[in-house]
Amino acid sequence: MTGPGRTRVVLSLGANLGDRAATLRAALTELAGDGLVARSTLYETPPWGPVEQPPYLNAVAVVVGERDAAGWLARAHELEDAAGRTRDVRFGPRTLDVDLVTVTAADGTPVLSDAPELTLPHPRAHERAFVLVPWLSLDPRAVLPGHGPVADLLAALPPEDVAGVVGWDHLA
Ligand SMILES: Nc1ncnc2c1ncn2[C@@H]1O[C@H](COP(=O)(O)OP(=O)(O)OP(=O)(O)O)[C@@H](O)[C@H]1O
Ligand SMILES: Nc1nc2c(c(=O)[nH]1)N=C(CO)CN2
Repeated sequence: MTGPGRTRVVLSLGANLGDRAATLRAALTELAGDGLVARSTLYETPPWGPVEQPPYLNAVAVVVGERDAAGWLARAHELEDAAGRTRDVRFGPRTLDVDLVTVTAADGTPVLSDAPELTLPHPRAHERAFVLVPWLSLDPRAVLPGHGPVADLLAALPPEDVAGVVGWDHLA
């Protein structure tokens, strides 16, 4: 049997409970061991969605390694568990959220999935400034499969959504 080969995953990381920056930095340090090839700086972002909750810190990471999409999801859940994540309110506050934005197979094609346990590309990434701004910052030519260039997706979002995503590291 051959494995999946070297696949590439774009991860969105978010935290809005506890020491948000420490949690994100610990997760990014962990990902260095998985083949981290690029990461954004940290951004402070207003909470997206229906739940009233504190602001998030968000980041995007790109990792290349020998896992299939399910393997990357399992790794994301491990990182969430290590941060003491409990699973309760949908879209609600959390110590760490790690979402798979898109996975590229070893042959360069995007992995597509409609399964509820792993939908790829992530079904809400294209409308989330907290994903698109950090992603564009580390890859100006980034493309979200099925939706197009990240730069174009950002240009189509309400300007106030984009302006709400503020570089955070220099404030730390
Ligand atoms: N692309 C994906 N990345 C991460 N999880 C996914 C993805 N597609 C489906 N899921 C599933 O969604 C489940 C719920 O994830 P989670 O609790 O993080 O949702 P949420 O963060 O509230 O919403 P969102 O996914 O919109 O950020 C996960 O257990 C996972 O199986
Ligand atoms: N700004 C921001 N808002 C969110 C985030 C997130 O990571 N950043 N994650 C959520 C979980 O579903 C819900 N809302």
